[in-house]
Amino acid sequence: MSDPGSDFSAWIGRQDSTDDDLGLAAALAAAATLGDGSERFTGGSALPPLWHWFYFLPRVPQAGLGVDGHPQRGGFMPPIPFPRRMFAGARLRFHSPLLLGQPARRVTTIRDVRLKSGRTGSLAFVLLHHGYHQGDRLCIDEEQDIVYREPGPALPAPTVVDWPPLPAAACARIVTPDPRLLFRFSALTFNAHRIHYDRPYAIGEEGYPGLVVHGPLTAVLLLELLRRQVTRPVQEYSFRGLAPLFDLAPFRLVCTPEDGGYALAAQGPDGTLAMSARAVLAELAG
Ligand SMILES: C/C(=C\C(=O)SCCNC(=O)CCNC(=O)[C@H](O)C(C)(C)COP(=O)(O)OP(=O)(O)OC[C@H]1O[C@@H](n2cnc3c(N)ncnc32)[C@H](O)[C@@H]1OP(=O)(O)O)C(=O)O
Repeated sequence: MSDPGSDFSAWIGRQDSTDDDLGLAAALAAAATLGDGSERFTGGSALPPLWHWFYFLPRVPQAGLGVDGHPQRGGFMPPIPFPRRMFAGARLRFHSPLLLGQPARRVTTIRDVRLKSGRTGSLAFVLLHHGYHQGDRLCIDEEQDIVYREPGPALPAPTVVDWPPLPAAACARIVTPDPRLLFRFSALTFNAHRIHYDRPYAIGEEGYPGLVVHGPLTAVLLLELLRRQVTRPVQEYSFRGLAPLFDLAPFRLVCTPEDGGYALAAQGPDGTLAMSARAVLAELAG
């Protein structure tokens, strides 16, 4: 494994907090990006699961951005020297919905920094915990895996194949990840990571064959597919990004009921499993 040459233990336990008044504008913009925009929100509406990602945005000034467009490392995030950052996965528990138009706070803690050796090379994982609070309620517990990867060979563009037939009882959606969708998602999350909108950078500097689909976009589209079919609220959601998706060809989202929950998957145009996820719904009281 390449040695990133530093001990990052001093970063473990670091905390940061961000306040937000959960205004309506971001929810309406998200509804237009993720669906047909017909969903109505007013003050006091429950924020759909995962839509908290459109709030608590990073307020780093322009001068504080690194070359990749993320806040420079060595501030809150450890100064890991591997250049290629990816959102690798997350695990969430929804205790009670965040309500629009009411002040809320996100408290972020770095829980771990761990070096691993993967099939694609050396990986440095940062495990973040986010607690989302409104009044005296803990509304959402979330763990995120952020990975930093050493430089590596350029990835080829995927070869398009036919997807396998859907399992019985599954539902699916095909998504065309064009630059307009990626731009809107970057804007919703105030994420300046250049792999999502700057094609020469994504190809020339990070070795991808096209613009990279945000992991959180795939994760939220998967959960939207489920949310639009069920009435019970989502209680748990976890996902792992296994292979990147690009703006080069459509990908398929599949949602299949399974024991006690739902299995969700994003299948790349080449048939690879790009994201695997699982959701559990809350029991209704009474
Ligand atoms: C937003 C945002 C950025 C983005 O949205 S980037 C686009 C979304 N993310 C992706 O597309 C990631 C897709 N995944 C991959 O490319 C690969 O899975 C990854 C993360 C590069 C790892 O691949 P490897 O083949 O090198 O890894 P291995 O399968 O050999 O596993 C090695 C160890 O790492 C652990 N691990 C692997 N994947 C994950 C994961 N997704 N989450 C957590 N841990 C993972 C694996 O368990 C192995 O650990 P051991 O302890 O068993 O050694 C933004 O930047 O904000």
